[in-house]
Amino acid sequence: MIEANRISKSFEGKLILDDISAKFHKGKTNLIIGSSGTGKSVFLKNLVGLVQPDEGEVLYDGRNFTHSDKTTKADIRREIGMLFQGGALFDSKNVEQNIMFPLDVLTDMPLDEKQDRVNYCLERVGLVDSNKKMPSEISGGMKKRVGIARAIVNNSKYLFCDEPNSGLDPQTSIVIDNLIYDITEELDITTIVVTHDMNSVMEIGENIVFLYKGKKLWEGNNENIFDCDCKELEDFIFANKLMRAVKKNRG
Ligand SMILES: Nc1ncnc2c1ncn2[C@@H]1O[C@H](COP(=O)(O)OP(=O)(O)OP(=O)(O)O)[C@@H](O)[C@H]1O
Repeated sequence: MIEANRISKSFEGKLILDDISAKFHKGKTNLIIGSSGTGKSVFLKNLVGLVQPDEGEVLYDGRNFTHSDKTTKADIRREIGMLFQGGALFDSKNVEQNIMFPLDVLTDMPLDEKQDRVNYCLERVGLVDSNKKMPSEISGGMKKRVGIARAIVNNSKYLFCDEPNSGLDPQTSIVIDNLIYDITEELDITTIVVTHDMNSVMEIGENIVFLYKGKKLWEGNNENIFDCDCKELEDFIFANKLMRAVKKNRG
């Protein structure tokens, strides 16, 4: 489990995160949702230590990440896998080299073991026999799969996904969402997904934290979100015509 306790962060005197506490559960796909510019990415960066909070702390399975020594921080960092928005693959490396990269820099695993691990991950994300392909030769959905494989290759306990559906068509988005969901359950890891995609919310929102202008206004799941009793969240949910039609049908 990852716990954020009373996180606040300002940039240039402007309060971006205002006293946010939240729990993200093991074996679950936890979502951080909200409109553009509301602080989702800054919150994610605070969780993974790319940004230091002004106040508050982040705990990884009870270990204080924010106020720990270098060794503990490095230990926790090794357990974190990240799927970046654009995939962030190295263009000059092939699929296999991209996935192996964390093992090259974080472990002293022998090559044959690394190879086995890469092949296992490739199989898990449905990309068998794509080892030698270059990023320029694969589709956007495949790039996300490679990104997921790279994020889990080092036996990560924590998986962070920043807008995993950006640039994907709705059908591929659902496939990627479900892949993240299945891997989370199967590997029993703590996954946090930042998104403003309502399809993802409905598809994989087991635990949802809603941010609005730097504050946490609601938390729940995809079953009780329609009964949220939060005006700002309702405006977010029903921003598009399709969701308004769903609301109408529900009476
Ligand atoms: N390093 C920084 N320095 C100054 N301001 C920043 C910095 N990083 C983010 N901000 C500001 O913090 C606010 C929240 O940004 P953030 O990227 O977290 O929003 P978001 O909810 O992730 O939006 P989106 O969905 O568009 O990615 C914005 O006003 C942004 O300009």
